[in-house]
Formats: sequence, C-alpha cells, structure tokens
Amino acid sequence: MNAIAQAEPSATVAGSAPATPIVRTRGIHKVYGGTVHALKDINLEFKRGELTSLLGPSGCGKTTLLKIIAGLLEPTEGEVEVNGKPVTGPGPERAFVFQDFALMPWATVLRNAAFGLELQGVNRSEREERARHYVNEVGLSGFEDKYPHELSGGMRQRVGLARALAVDADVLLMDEPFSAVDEQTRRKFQEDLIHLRERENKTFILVTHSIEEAVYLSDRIVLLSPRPGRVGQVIDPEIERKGDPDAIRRAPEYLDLTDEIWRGLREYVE
Ligand SMILES: Nc1ncnc2c1ncn2[C@@H]1O[C@H](COP(=O)(O)OP(=O)(O)OP(=O)(O)O)[C@@H](O)[C@H]1O
Repeated sequence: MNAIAQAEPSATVAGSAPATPIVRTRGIHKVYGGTVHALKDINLEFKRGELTSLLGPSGCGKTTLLKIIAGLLEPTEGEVEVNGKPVTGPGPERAFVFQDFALMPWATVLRNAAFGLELQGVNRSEREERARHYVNEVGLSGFEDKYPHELSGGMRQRVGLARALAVDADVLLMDEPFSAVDEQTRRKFQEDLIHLRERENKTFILVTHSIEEAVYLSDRIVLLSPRPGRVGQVIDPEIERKGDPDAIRRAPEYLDLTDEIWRGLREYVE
C-alpha cells in the first residue's frame, strides 16, 4: 500500500521511516514582480538520506521552490532551514545540479568535476583526488581528460552530478536532471541514481515532470497544485527497489501509483 497524505504537508507521512529533517520550509510564498504568485504557503520537511521529487503541472513553481531551498532565490515570505539554521543564500551543505549541467567547455571532465572544490579553495592535488573518486562513482572512469564536447548529454550530466557530489554537500538539488537525455540514458541514469543514493546517503530533492520517474525514484513525492503552487499531496511510494529495475517498472504497486497520480494531476491539464 502506498501512503497518500492529503495536503498536511508538514505532517509526517504515515508509513515513512523516522528520520531527521535536514531541510524545512516554513510558510514559503513567492510572488514575482508583485503580480505572479508562484508559491503559496509551502511547509515541508525533507528527511536526511531520502529522495524527494517535486512534481506538478508546468508553471506550478517547482523550480522556484528548488531555487529557494538552494538559496539562489529569496522567498517573498517564509523561510528555509537547513540543519536547523535559516538559509540566507547558497551554502556548502547544498549543491545545485543545473538542468543544462553548467559545465565549462574549455575544461576537462576532471577539472569540471573539481570546480566546486576549486571555488572553495581546496588545493589541487586534494581536489583532483576527490573529483577522480566521484568521476569514477558516476561511471565516467577513463573520461577524466575529455572535454564536454566529447561527451554525450548523459555523460555531461554525470559530470554535473560528480561536481555536486565532490563538494560533499548533504543535500543535492537537481532540476529536471534527466530532461535532456534520450530514454535509454534516462533509465540507466535513474537506476544509477538509486544505487548512488544508497551508497552516499545524501538527501536528494529533484524536480521532475515525469510521474513514472517520480514513482520509480522517490521515497517521497510532493505534488504541487497549479499556480499559485501549493502542496496538494505528499505521497510515500512503497516500492521495493532492490530487484531487477525492469521488474520494478512492471510491478503492480508501481503501475497503480503512477495511475493514481495521473488521475490526480489530470484535472489540472483538462
Ligand atoms: N523570474 C521570473 N519572473 C516572473 N515570473 C517568473 C519568473 N520565474 C518564474 N516565473 C513564473 O513563476 C511560475 C513558476 O515558475 P517555475 O519555473 O518555478 O515553475 P515550474 O513548475 O518549475 O515550471 P516548469 O515545469 O514549466 O519548468 C511560472 O508561472 C513562471 O512563469
């Protein structure tokens, strides 16, 4: 059974494992330019070590919420706390993986992966060692000296992820991390992300348009309503992910939940 909680977002969802919240949003509102009310009263808790997807119709404020959590954007009202401290801007405990990967075209994979550490002033040998470890971790071993133009979209995306992992942030914020790659790459990367998350014990918050992806990957799905984005539902998919990835996609609980979410979202697009 999947636990679906109706719009009591700060409440702990029934059936979820007890874990400490690492990120909290309290009463977040965002109004752009005094007129566009993008987010309304977002109260959420993100537990340490969990992967949460932000899902909802186009324009409901998913990216806005992610950027507010990242400290890249200020809320109009409300606040974000990370490890109990209010967020006033970007911080080392959060790493943002950009949709367009934000790689430097003139730098090698290794240097791109080490870039966050370079910004932090970590010395060259240490940052290269750490970057090498994460380039390997994301499956790019042997590509350290290549340049972004020599890589496929999926590989570039992995470099972006290696960069975020290398700074050893507690929270990885990913804006549609799989949107720019083909279906096969997307599936493979989703599988790899599940394994990576198990190994690294990081907290992932990702924005997605894909119901299937959210159900496949997430410990928790936050469904946002159309603008102004509010928390419509918090869903806790209880999917056993240890087995064959293709079997998971055929499992009745996976199919039932994707269908249930679609039925909920469908009214927004009709
Ligand atoms: N800088 C901005 N100035 C004015 N309005 C903005 C700005 N950024 C976003 N918006 C508006 O705020 C709303 C939420 O945008 P946001 O990009 O957060 O939504 P989203 O759910 O991520 O959308 P999508 O799924 O299409 O990527 C949209 O209506 C968008 O047009």
